[in-house]
Amino acid sequence: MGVSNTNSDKTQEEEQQDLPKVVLLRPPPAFSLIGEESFASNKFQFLKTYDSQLPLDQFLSTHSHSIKAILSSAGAPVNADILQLLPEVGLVVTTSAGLNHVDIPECRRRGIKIANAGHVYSDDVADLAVGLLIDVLRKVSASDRYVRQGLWADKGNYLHGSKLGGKRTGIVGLGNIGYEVAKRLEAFGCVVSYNSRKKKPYVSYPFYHNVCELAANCDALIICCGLSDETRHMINKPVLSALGKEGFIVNIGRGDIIDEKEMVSCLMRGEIAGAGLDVFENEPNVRKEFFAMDNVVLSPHRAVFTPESLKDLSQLVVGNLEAFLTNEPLLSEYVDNE
Ligand SMILES: O=CC(=O)O
Repeated sequence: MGVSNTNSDKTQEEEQQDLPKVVLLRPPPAFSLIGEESFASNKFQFLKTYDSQLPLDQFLSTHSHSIKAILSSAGAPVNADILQLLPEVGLVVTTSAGLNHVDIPECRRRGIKIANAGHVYSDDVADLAVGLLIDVLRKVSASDRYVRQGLWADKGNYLHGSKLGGKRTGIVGLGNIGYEVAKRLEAFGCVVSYNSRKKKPYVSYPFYHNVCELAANCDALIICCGLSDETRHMINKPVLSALGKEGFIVNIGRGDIIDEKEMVSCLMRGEIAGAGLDVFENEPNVRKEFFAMDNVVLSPHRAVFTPESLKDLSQLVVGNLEAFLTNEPLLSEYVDNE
């Protein structure tokens, strides 16, 4: 008598084979930081391109009919070439807040939804932005180096820093992260103003439509916007000149938002006072000129990485993928012109 192959007869491996596939183009940093198992689900299975010997296009073509979604991360491009190999994909989820590695117009053209890290990192990124500003103003890292090098005893106290309270701070990009930065700086007694694509009806901070005018009226600029064609090199020579020799800049957005070559020249010539940078144009390669600058604080693109937020991220990623596969609304769908 024939035995029907019911679900309960299937091995765990066979059941896994039947699950919809979510393709990974690169291991997201969060996997190694909090463990891949935090992203596991019984509703989908990961397919890892990097575990296969096959060239990427061959791997994607071989599995194209079972791949329903892509899980991406900052720096792992999801471009038209990849999307055209995956006709069944209906969702791109990225573990990052930024979406500059995703070809958004191509996703829209193909009716593919996009979900990002939503607001899970906003507090951590805002904390680091303020941390970098305090560090560069009060010379925390520079003083640390001074003490460690034994210079305190030899030469006396290190140069004094500059006071945070009362500083006129300009937020470039008043999205969720920018707003969290603004709230923190207000609490420190700073005067806050901002530039954004649009004036925000829910805040009373002065709005500058023009980033050069914002810089001219600020002691520090905090770059919090996303990277797009509009914002690439938005912080250029005229903006840096407007910020002036007493002015500081903090960047927790993306390196390419600042014209880095110009910033280096301005720092070398004393045309701006200092910088706190978590992001760079050519990561992980950082311009050597920065290494010799005591008025620059460097951080290796780590603003989002706390275990607490990554835990929240894993729930959000799994929630988005499961919602998509069960036709439920996404938890953090990216909507254009946010
Ligand atoms: O830079 C990190 C992110 O965009 O999440």
